Amino acid sequence: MDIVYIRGLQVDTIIGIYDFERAHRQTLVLDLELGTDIRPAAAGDDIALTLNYKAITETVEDFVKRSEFALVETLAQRCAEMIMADFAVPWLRLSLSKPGAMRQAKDVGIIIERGQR
Ligand SMILES: Nc1nc2c(c(=O)[nH]1)N=C([C@H](O)[C@@H](O)CO)CN2
Repeated sequence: MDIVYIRGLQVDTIIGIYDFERAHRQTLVLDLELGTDIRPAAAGDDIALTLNYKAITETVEDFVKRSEFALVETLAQRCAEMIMADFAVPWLRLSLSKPGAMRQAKDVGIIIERGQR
């Protein structure tokens, strides 16, 4: 399986379980690995035959910006479902970081894998 990836996608959104977190946007950072077969696109040199990372970046950015979940788990799961359905992705790994959440830690977050490789 080949992978199209998006790293370090920063999006400001409402996220968190505490009242103070509901009052202002926080920056999240997403890394995505998307399973695909790049050979048809390479053979035809055709963007229509691959996962367009521009289209996926813009769609994910818009989805995350509009969201207002409490947990990073919920946001990650919904993002994964949306990407797999809208872009016919059979497998993905999604890392969702909330860098400002814990002053003791550089970064916290989750990593999920969904689908079949
Ligand atoms: N597993 C999780 N733990 C925590 C989350 C979360 O979304 N998933 N969220 C919080 C708070 O919102 C945090 O970001 C600020 O203290 C705490 N733990």
